[in-house]
Amino acid sequence: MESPSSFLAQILADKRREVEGLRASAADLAYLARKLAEEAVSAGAEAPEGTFAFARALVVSPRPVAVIAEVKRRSPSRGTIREPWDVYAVARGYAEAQVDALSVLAERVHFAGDPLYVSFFRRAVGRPVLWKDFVFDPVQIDLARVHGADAVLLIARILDEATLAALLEHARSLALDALVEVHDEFDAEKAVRAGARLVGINHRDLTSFRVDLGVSERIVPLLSPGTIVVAESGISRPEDVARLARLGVRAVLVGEHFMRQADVAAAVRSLVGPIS
Ligand SMILES: O=P(O)(O)OC[C@@H](O)[C@@H](O)c1c[nH]c2ccccc12
Repeated sequence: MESPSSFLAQILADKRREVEGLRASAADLAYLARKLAEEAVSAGAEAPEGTFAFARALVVSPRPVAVIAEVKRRSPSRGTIREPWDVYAVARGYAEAQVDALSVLAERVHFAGDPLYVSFFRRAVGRPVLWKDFVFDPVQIDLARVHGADAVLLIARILDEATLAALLEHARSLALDALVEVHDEFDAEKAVRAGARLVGINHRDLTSFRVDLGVSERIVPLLSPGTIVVAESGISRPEDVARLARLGVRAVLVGEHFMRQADVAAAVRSLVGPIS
């Protein structure tokens, strides 16, 4: 296992190399992403509030708290999470449980994710998909769009405010939602100032790996009214979901708890209930 403090730096160093490798395709990616966005917009993709399909799925969910089910094979903090890697069965289970949306790891080296899983899960489950990666360059958002993602994750901790605002605008211009991930007061302030509509509160500290659901209690009151709030990481009990619901959280994002169970559909239903 990698040491927690170096893991973020290592991931970012690897990502920077990967992004350099994308430069050769950058013109094609930008062109295709723009064309796909034009198609989406003429099909009525944008809601009056300036959000798109991913955010809307959370808002209109018939569940008291919507569920974003994650596809994550391994992680730096937990090692291998699901073995055997029955990716088709996972898709069938999430479809059967009618999850509201998906979060799919696109990061290959540290999470054993793959951009291919994004397009596969989009089709197989038929729900909006969040592109889970470490994004700091617009070309990565173009790539997410071309792979069929509905939303991208933007981690406040690794972005300065101007970059965060520019990436938010780039996502919006491609008819994609952006989930801005925050972990502390500084991140929350950055997200608010950049005008984030959709904010994910990560209970896990990305440098120490410590998980604390109390982070949501501290951060929710700092967000602008009308923010769609997602609680992320370390959620495994119906009591956790009830506690987060009382704070006004609109959705929970759950990875490991679902990924560790053979029957992911049953795992979803016992955490957040069936759709009635
Ligand atoms: O597996 P968990 O504890 O339910 O957590 C899911 C999700 O929040 C976590 O995978 C995550 C949150 N932010 C991230 C950023 C990158 C990679 C992964 C993540």
